[in-house]
Amino acid sequence: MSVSASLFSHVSSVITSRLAPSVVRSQPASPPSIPQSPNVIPAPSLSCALQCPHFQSCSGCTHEWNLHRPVILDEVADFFKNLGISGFSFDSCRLWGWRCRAKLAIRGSSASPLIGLYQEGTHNVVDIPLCKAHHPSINSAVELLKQGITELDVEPYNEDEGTGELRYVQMAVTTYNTSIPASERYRNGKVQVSLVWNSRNENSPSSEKLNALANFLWRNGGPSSNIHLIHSVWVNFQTSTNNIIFGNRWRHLLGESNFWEHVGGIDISLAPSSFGQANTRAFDSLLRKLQKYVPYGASIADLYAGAGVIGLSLAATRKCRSVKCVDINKESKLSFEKTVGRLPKFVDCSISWHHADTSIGPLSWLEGTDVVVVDPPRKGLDQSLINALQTLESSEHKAAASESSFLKVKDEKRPWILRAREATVQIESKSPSEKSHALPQTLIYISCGWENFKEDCKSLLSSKAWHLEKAHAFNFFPGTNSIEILAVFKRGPGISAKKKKTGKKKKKAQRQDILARN
Ligand SMILES: C[S@@+](CC[C@H](N)C(=O)[O-])C[C@H]1O[C@@H](n2cnc3c(N)ncnc32)[C@H](O)[C@@H]1O
Repeated sequence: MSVSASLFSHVSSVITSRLAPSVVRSQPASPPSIPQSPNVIPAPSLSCALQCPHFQSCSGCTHEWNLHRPVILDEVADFFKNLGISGFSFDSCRLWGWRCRAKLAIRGSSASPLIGLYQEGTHNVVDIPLCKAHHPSINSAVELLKQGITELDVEPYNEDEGTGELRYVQMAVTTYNTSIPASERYRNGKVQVSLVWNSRNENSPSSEKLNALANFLWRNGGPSSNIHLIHSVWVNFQTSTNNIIFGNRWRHLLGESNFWEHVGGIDISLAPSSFGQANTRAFDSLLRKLQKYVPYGASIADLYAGAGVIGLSLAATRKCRSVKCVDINKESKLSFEKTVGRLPKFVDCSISWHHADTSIGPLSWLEGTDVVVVDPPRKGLDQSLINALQTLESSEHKAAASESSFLKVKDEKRPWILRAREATVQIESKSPSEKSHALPQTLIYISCGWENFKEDCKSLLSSKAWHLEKAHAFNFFPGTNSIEILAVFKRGPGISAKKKKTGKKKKKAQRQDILARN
């Protein structure tokens, strides 16, 4: 998949429906546990109801009641129960105001702008000023943007004609502010506003209006205003007539160019162009759970890594020996580098980020690692990666027979792949370490697409190359029927399969015994 294609698939799904990957944690009065019986339908309770005036007209939320317990949870719990998984847990996370990243379409007129999501199955934008999923700072920034559009006569985009100036806005909230008590940080989140402007670059005739709009936001929402809501203003230039939200040209206009957040025990940098989880709090919960499954000193491959947040969080909290991150979106590189620059001094780890397609020659990413973490888009794992994971054992034998055979093949016959594999960013550990050709014993699968996860999980288990050890779910998208899964697989067929084998052997022996006696 090309970089723009991957951007498109993510971005368009967010705009038309918000069942996209992201995470948040918020606690209702008492966190719900695993559903008891699928037949028991709890009475709708206002304490966990969406209560949003835009429900039904807006495509973002599909479920109004029981936000703490998405309907799909029953199926998820049953699936893992049938696989004999004990200790499955569900974290209901933050139920309202959880979305810290939103991409919104801008239509209508300058006198009456509409900023929101498309109505289901249409390209009619629904204005959602009181959205209950948005972090409250996003709604305030949208309100301010509308004022600016009207006051400065900015023309919203007209999709049919390809005319107008302002097409979309991305609002990303940072809750990183060490100058206020931790308990107040989330509430006081500041917004990085990225305006998607319908021109090729900053030299177009409409640039004056763009700058006037950015200045308006800064004057009325920046640090010298009464509300201090805006963290920074960016522009993305996009003139394409297709549905792709962002073009390739980004410019920082005002405020801090660096956007920091604190998740998984580390400070992370996120550029507006790189992938970022929408539900910051839920993502933090997931990372903290994930860390427990990674042994200290492990070597990690973080595939579908984005800006490497998962891998770098493990480097710091699990004192990893090495972490290599792989992502197809080159825009994430800069954020990765900045995050590395802020890792605690004690981190002594060989760290690399690779701009590459995981699906091409996936085995070489697995080589030399103890733990592989995968966090693919909703469509799930690439088939070539599933194949590589299913056949690790035979690869191991081959590698033992001729030292790192696949590396040799790659060197000799497929130099173009080798080039893609050279680290785009490489930070060496201070302690010398021997290159290992081991293959991973643990696979940690993070999924935002339940249906595709199920298929991938069945494929991995049917090969007997892996067994499932633990599973947890997180309410990353309250108000929808989406769920985020954290599944931990271990190499080999597992105890239950072995038990079955032993059981079969026993039966065979009993049969032979009976035959002998007769
Ligand atoms: C759900 S995001 C996860 C990002 C990251 N793990 C995080 O939590 O911030 C999926 C990522 O997969 C990347 N991606 C999609 N297809 C890919 C491929 N074939 N090879 C490598 N990366 C890919 C996307 O660019 C995106 O960053």
